[in-house]
Amino acid sequence: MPATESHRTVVGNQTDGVPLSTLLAGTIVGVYLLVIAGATAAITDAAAACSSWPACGLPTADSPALAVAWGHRLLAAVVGLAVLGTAAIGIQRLEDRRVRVALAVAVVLFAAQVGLGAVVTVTGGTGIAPIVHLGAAMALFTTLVLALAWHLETEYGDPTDRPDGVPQPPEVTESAGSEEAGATPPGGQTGLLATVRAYVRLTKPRLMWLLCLVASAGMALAAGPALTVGTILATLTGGVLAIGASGTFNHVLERDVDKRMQRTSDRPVVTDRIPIRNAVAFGFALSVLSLAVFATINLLAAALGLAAILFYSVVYTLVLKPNTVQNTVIGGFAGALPALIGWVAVTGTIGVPGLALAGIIFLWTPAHFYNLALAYREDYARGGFPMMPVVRGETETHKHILLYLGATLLAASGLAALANLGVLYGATVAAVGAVFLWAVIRLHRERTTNAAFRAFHASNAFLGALLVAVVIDAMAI
Ligand code: HEM
Ligand SMILES: CC(C)=CCC/C(C)=C/CC/C(C)=C/COP(=O)(O)OP(=O)(O)O
Repeated sequence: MPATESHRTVVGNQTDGVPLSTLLAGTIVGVYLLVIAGATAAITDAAAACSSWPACGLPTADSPALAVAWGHRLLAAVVGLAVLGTAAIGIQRLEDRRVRVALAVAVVLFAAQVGLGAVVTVTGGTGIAPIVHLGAAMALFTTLVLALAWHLETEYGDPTDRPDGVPQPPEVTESAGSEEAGATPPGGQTGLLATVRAYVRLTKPRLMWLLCLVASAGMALAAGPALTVGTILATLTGGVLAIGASGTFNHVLERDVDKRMQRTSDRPVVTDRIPIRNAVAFGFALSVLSLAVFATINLLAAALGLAAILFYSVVYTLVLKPNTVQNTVIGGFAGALPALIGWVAVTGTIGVPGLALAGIIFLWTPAHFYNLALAYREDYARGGFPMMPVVRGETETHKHILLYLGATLLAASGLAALANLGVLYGATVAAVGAVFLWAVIRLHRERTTNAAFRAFHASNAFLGALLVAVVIDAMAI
């Protein structure tokens, strides 16, 4: 099982019992809510409905835009106090210059936002002011996330944990010793059922629910309530077959390294439960079926399906994964393609909201996988893979997880504005984003395998909830 439980005894920078990282995290969530509220205000033309500053007419039942405008302003007042308070405490108590500068920049940005907000209001939400206002809000969010990342690094990081160089794969002698490795399959199963299970395992079924949700969100964004059951069924069937095909090729191409890693040493091709030739044939059969199903939708969907299979099987598995620490980041393109496939299945062309959804998946991927890479750090080192924690260490990986989470949240707020998504989407992303952020902060503090698994599950729950909210918001509201 997973890597050893590394745990350092650390004392966080306490502010009368509340660690500064907790204060910063709360402020970040507040600023994020403000970004989302700002995007909602822009969509609902709130500035036109409430065109005086700092107050305007009270909201009524027939003017939801006024309610949005008021909500945005009241939230801005509360969050402004939080930014000022956190910055004052941080600048006073912290020694890390990077964090102090970031907090000072945050205060300046917030002050600028008050003025920009006034300009947006009196110009009725027209011209360039709303774009600058939203951009500055995103800059404020980014500055605070950077402050948190640097603070956590200084407070809880281990400066000695910086392995150098890419691990050298050891000689392949024997399997890593999983109890399940060997000719006898798990639980001693034999016969048809065990063989069927082994083929199902080749298809990496555990990934499918989330990738299907990604494609569903792409379709829902494109079609709204007009989405048909036929398109959904064809797209998801083609998608499941494509994931199965690329998963199968991945098992075949990695059989030698899988043998060295404990987590993977009982895979069906490694244990000879499935002969390589059969696995290859299975992979090609799934590929052909998948492309045939995609082709019934449109040719661009089929081309993207082929690109996804080739990218995951060849580019990621053979080229990126064994050779570069950026394997996960660039590999994120494969996972992002189902978003585009969903969009293209409905429209036949590539469109901006589909690309924005793909961007969310791309940025989310490192925040998702680096947690597992931490939990299986020693296993990946045994396999000779230059995964982020193996090459750059635990502390650097923690920082990257937080920064990619911040970037994912920004992209998610961008999607709200681009695709006119509503309150359900915004509230969901803010709530599950806060849970994911909390799991990542606990990972920094606890530095244990359990904490890495917790953050991994939080990443999946975050994306799952975001995608369900996209589907409901786009189709039903
Ligand atoms: C470079 C990209 C990615 C890498 C390296 C990666 C890696 C992994 C690994 C190693 C596992 C464990 C698999 C297992 O034990 O069976 C996993 C699980 C999973 N991944 Fe990813 N992943 C990536 C992208 C994605 C994407 C794009 C999605 C979906 C949008 C996704 C969704 C999932 C899900 C749902 C699980 C299963 C979680 C569970 O079993 O609880 N992954 N991932
Ligand atoms: C439509 C289509 C084909 C989409 C493909 C997208 C896709 C499957 C993306 C996820 C990539 C992934 C799960 C990698 C798993 O890591 P790994 O292979 O490094 O994991 P391992 O260590 O378990 O082998």
